[in-house]
Amino acid sequence: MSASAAQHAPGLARAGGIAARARGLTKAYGSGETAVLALDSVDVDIVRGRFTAVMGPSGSGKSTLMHCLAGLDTVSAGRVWLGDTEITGLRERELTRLRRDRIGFMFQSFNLVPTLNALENITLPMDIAGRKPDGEWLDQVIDALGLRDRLAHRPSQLSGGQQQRVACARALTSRPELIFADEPTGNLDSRTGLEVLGFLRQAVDALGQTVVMVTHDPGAAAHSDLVLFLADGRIVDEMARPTAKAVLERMKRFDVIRGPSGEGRDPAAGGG
Ligand SMILES: Nc1ncnc2c1ncn2[C@@H]1O[C@H](COP(=O)(O)OP(=O)(O)OP(=O)(O)O)[C@@H](O)[C@H]1O
Repeated sequence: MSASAAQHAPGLARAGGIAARARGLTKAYGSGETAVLALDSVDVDIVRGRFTAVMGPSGSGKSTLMHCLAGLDTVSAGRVWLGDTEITGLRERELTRLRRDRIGFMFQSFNLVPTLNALENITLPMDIAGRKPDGEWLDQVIDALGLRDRLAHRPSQLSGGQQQRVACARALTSRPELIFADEPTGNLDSRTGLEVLGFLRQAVDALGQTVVMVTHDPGAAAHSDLVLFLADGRIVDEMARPTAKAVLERMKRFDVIRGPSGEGRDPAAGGG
């Protein structure tokens, strides 16, 4: 049975405080002998107004978990809720609307439209939805992200960090219930990455947003409130108030388990 963030931290899982929830979430790719169990009966509660990081070795199921929680991918078994809405079983059209109206996305590759300027990119999801952004909020987001003097620029006229800030603003503009960020700093130098992490942190602390971020970087995870560790499609551990050092130490234990011999021997562990 997989570990559950809710079980580990029952105090966090108070009614109304959960932005997304999964129970028995299982995802298999392929079938027969070539089948891959990307997620193996995962139970997880994503607490509202918190910054949650998802870490784990390559192939442990981080992106799959994010995609299933965000309704970007179907599940093989189990149930997923966004707030009180069960998304497993929704039709594609309903899912599309739910993603558009209630979820914000940030990707490693920014995913900006090259022919639109920064402001047009920021408001695009709401334009598509036929909704008008709250002007005051939009101003607040633009200023918080330092994009005021870049609004008329196209993505090609912006640095990588500025592009990711535009993607961050785009994710924030509709005040989504949940922002999913998949390696948002993966394409940025460390200083710019730090800046983007600071903005995500600020979105949670000052603006009350809920953020789930997949990352390989212990330094990035250290900006979160809670790190969930995945291994082989299961949540195997979690860490509240993480530091980069503690996360790195925890990640090293995966390397030991997955060492070349695959026997899980840790020379530093003595008899333990
Ligand atoms: N479309 C797919 N078809 C087949 N197998 C897939 C597919 N997507 C993911 N997988 C497999 O599912 C497992 C989990 O993949 P996932 O991308 O979720 O891992 P990850 O932890 O995000 O990895 P990484 O850190 O390398 O991005 C892996 O074994 C992967 O090969």
